[in-house]
Amino acid sequence: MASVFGLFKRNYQLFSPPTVPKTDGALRFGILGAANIAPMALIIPAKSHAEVIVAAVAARDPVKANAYAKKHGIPIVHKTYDDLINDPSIDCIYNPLPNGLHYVWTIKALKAGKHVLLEKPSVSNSEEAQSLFRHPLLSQPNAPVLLEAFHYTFHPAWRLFLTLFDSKDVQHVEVNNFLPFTMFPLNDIRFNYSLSGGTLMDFGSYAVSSVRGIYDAEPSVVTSASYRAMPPGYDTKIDHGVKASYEFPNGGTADIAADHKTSWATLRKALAPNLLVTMKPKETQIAAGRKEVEKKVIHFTNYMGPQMYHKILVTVNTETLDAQGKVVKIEHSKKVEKAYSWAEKSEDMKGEDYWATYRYQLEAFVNRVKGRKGSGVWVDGEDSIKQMELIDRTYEKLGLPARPTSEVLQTAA
Ligand SMILES: NC(=O)C1=CN([C@@H]2O[C@H](COP(=O)(O)OP(=O)(O)OC[C@H]3O[C@@H](n4cnc5c(N)ncnc54)[C@H](OP(=O)(O)O)[C@@H]3O)[C@@H](O)[C@H]2O)C=CC1
Ligand SMILES: O=C1OC[C@@H](O)[C@H](O)[C@H]1O
Repeated sequence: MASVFGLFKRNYQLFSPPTVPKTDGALRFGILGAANIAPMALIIPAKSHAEVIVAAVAARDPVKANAYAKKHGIPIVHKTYDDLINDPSIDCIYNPLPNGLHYVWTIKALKAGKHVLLEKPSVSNSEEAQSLFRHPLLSQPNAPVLLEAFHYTFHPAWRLFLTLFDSKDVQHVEVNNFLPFTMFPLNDIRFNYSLSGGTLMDFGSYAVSSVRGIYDAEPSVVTSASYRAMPPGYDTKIDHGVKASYEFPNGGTADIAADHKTSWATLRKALAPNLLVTMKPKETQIAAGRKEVEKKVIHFTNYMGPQMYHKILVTVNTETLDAQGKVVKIEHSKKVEKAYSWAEKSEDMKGEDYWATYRYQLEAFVNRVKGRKGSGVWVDGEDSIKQMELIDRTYEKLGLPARPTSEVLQTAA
């Protein structure tokens, strides 16, 4: 009963968190575009953060910009993205533009001296990623902070999950990121090649990021990849559904799948993006030539949105074999792990059960800007480059072109 109450309370507070007064020196954020994701990823999380003020928004259509600002209580509306970026009262830019516009507007914001919280996937391809994350602006003294917003990785549930196994002993990973219904129309930015769309760039980017995180390594081989194209008449360079398999340097493998059009047959899987980690069998010699073989499997339900609900199920089967290799005993154990906030809270490790992945991410971003240690969780620029390199390699295996490089970078080259 208590856990049902906790579920409702947490999910209510996720969307209506307690609002706190802002401190002197709070960071003033500006949003590029009246984006659908911004309320979830920034505007709501900012309500419970004393050091974040959502101060401005810019949208291409002033009517839309004003309506958005009014709805979300944003005091300043700029006519253009450039005006927002050059507003001296703004400290940080949140960039939730379509993927294909991430590079150009992030570079502009960094040049204007703003810190940037950049939606995932960071940019269109590895060429842009190298140019952005290795930009000289980022290695200067007092360089602005730049973060690719892989929000799930900041949540305590993901950090707990990573402590449950040793990366080098992982044998196989399976990640399924499905949507139960066709939520996005076929003309959505997600399915537009010139805006660097594609399911691998969308849901698939979480799958790619999570397997890289689990192995703490880059795949040696993209073993196979396949995709379901868009219906006739739509962009032929877009993967509406995608599957890929990888092999990692420790010999382990991974299968990822992401789809924007899920059939009823996969609805059960679709209800919560699922992740399964199988560990290599672990042999331990015990007395009189006998040995124990431990087989461990970890199943993480809803790793992308753990704030709503999640379950990390650790199953261990231990077989005892005699000297002839005959199984003489089998033991099973099951343990469910969950973490909505840090096990031990402190000044550095702040969090509440209702904090979303985005709220933990915002905490880390502000800590970084303020030069504080915080939880230590971060997505490093080199990591973001490797992420885009693997996305490019996967598109190559799919027989599709990498997402297009911005003209501004092509011209500079
Ligand atoms: N972290 C997360 O959980 C999620 C992240 N995302 C990421 O956020 C980004 C935006 O996604 P989402 O909010 O769903 O997108 P939207 O469809 O809401 O588009 C975002 C904004 O892009 C602007 N835009 C600029 N140029 C164009 C153009 N040529 N065509 C269409 N829109 C344009 C629009 O701004 P204007 O208002 O000025 O017209 C729009 O408000 C993507 O990178 C996506 O991957 C998306 C969903 C979830
Ligand atoms: O980042 C994302 O997460 C949620 C999905 O609905 C969305 O397509 C994707 O961009």
